[in-house]
Amino acid sequence: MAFCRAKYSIKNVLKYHVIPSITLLFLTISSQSLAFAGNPELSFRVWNLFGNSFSWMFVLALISWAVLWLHLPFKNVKGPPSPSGIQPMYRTGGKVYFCVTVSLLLAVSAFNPQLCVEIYRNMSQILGTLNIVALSLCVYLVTWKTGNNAGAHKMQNQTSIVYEFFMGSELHPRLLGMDVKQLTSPRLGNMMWQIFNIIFFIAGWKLRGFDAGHFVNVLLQTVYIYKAFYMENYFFSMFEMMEDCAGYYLCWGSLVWMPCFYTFQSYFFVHHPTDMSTFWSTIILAVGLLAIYLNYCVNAQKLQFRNELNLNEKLNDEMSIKPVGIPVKYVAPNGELKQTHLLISGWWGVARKMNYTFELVATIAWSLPGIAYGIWCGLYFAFLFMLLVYRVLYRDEVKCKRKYGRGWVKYCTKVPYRFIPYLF
Ligand SMILES: NC(=O)C1=CN([C@@H]2O[C@H](COP(=O)(O)OP(=O)(O)OC[C@H]3O[C@@H](n4cnc5c(N)ncnc54)[C@H](OP(=O)(O)O)[C@@H]3O)[C@@H](O)[C@H]2O)C=CC1
Ligand SMILES: CC(C)CCC[C@@H](C)[C@H]1CC[C@H]2C3=CC=C4C[C@@H](O)CC[C@]4(C)[C@H]3CC[C@]12C
Repeated sequence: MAFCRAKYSIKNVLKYHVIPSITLLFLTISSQSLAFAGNPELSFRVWNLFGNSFSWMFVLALISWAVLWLHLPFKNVKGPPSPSGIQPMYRTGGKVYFCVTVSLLLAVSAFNPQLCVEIYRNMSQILGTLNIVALSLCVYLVTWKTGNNAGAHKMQNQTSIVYEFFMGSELHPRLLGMDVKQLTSPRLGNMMWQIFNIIFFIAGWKLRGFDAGHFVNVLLQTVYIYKAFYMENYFFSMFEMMEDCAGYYLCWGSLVWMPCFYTFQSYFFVHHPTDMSTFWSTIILAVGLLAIYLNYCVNAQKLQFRNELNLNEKLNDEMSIKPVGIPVKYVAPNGELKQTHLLISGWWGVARKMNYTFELVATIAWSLPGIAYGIWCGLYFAFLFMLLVYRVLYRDEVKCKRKYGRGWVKYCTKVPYRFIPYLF
């Protein structure tokens, strides 16, 4: 009786039943609505939800291409151990995959730009197809556990099937020899973000002529996405890869939300030209490139710092390289008490999340060409802002406090601000 009361307390019912169900419905419906919001020439047809032969061929070709690249003989690397101690295997080669795919797309579009227009006009059906593929994958993951997770972390609170569907039930499921999270997120999600942006730009050019504002919007995102492929190893150490299970949030998010929401501005500009002058486009381009570069520098500083620490550990010589960080202790997944450092120099001494600050500035830069159309092109910034603030307050800081304890508190007193010194 007491167990039942705890299980069905208001908080649990909200957390495990109501919120995931509403979010699921809201996001899935929004993903379709965005296609109509961006292109007023489209009209809603129920059968679009099931796709058409064009959309199925296109989506299956994209998936097969990504699968092929995860089977080419690139090096396998072990990801960092997640809190449960598992070290998943990932396939490298992201940089080459990005360059070959983008070059191929540009070559095909140069010969047949009409193809981009066709893809643009079939976006509603393509999203219908992606929704079916993504939802089927999530059903598969929640019902037929892949079982390749010996000892892996499983959902602790299996209180609701909706919650498990939403958050996933296995940490590192594998399918046809691939890590499901690597396939769906960096390989398909990031790549669709990139190629849809280019496709919409070419479609806009073909239909309405060259648009400098649209060009800058796509160019900045291309540089940003390339950076993500260039720093592939960084991705393996992120929350999503280390701590989140493969479910609707991550897999549907990458397979549907990224191609429809992350690309929305480029999609929107096909029908809503920016009319931005070359002068302003150049200024925005310069600011955006600087912000992306600085975001890269912040991430690279941490990566280099951690590499130096690892090297020191391997050489067993504390004095070989002197990192400017404060020492902190934590318990490794195998129970061993370890020591590491938290960086307090460079950007990491200015504020704790300068990488997020520059990411947001870059986002503002590539959204600016759409400013004349009101809120539409600001949606991505608003979403990212909420995602990053939530991430810092409720995920990253909670994780770091749990992991480093008093060491983390000491670090926070030395570097008290998160995004902007003296402000937040
Ligand atoms: N476009 C998008 O949708 C999104 C993009 N991003 C981008 O992805 C990139 C990675 O983001 P994310 O992984 O969230 O965050 P970070 O790269 O900031 O990584 C956070 C982790 O770094 C470690 N850390 C924190 N402070 C220090 C320090 N002072 N010295 C050394 N290590 C430290 C901690 O992990 P530990 O100590 O355990 O290693 C912490 O959990 C960013 O550039 C971000 O802007 C992020 C989210 C969404
Ligand atoms: C269901 C949705 C409302 C939520 C979407 C969930 C995920 C698709 C996204 C959550 C975090 C996102 C990312 C984090 C960090 C990244 C590094 C950056 O360099 C490239 C983008 C990304 C991989 C980004 C991709 C989407 C998420 C995984």
